[in-house]
Amino acid sequence: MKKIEHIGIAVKNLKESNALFGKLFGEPHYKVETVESEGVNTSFFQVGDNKIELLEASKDDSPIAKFIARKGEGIHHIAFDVDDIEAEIIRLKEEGFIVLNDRPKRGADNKWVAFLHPKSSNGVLIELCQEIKE
Ligand SMILES: C[C@@H](C(=O)O)C(=O)SCCNC(=O)CCNC(=O)[C@H](O)C(C)(C)COP(=O)(O)OP(=O)(O)OC[C@H]1O[C@@H](n2cnc3c(N)ncnc32)[C@H](O)[C@@H]1OP(=O)(O)O
Ligand SMILES: [Co+2]
Repeated sequence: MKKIEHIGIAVKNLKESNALFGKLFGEPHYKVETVESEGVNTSFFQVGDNKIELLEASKDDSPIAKFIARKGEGIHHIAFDVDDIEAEIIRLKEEGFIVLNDRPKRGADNKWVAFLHPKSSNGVLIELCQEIKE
């Protein structure tokens, strides 16, 4: 794994949180993107070398709606940049991690993504990201 690609934060209201985090970072979000397959509306902030993703549920059975109902708003996942997501999925499965999607799926901000179940990584939801090159 190369570096943290982004940290995902679950929020109830994207518009309000965009304003709040814009004040925090002193710079507004650079994009908003809906990923319907994941049931999320997202926004992204660039903070120096780092990226923060805010996530709002776009439908009732969204993972974000479930998470907020259980735990409230807060850090939802940590995403890591990888060069070869398919090889990483195989490697991590061999290491005993529970990979939630065997085949990479399309995420936000031009990435292939895959998730590891938090119960196999000490309660932390891990996302793998590889840039889509077309
Ligand atoms: C678009 C994008 C991008 O960056 O490109 C994104 O990030 S999309 C981000 C949104 N998409 C995703 O998160 C996709 C991957 N996530 C999922 O498939 C799901 O959310 C699961 C992680 C499998 C959890 O689903 P669900 O809550 O239905 O499962 P479950 O009822 O079996 O819950 C199992 C346990 O996991 C815990 N749990 C759930 N979500 C968690 C999270 N984010 N971090 C830590 N723990 C979490 C629950 O509290 C529960 O703990 P206890 O058993 O101890 O009570
Ligand atoms: Co993410």
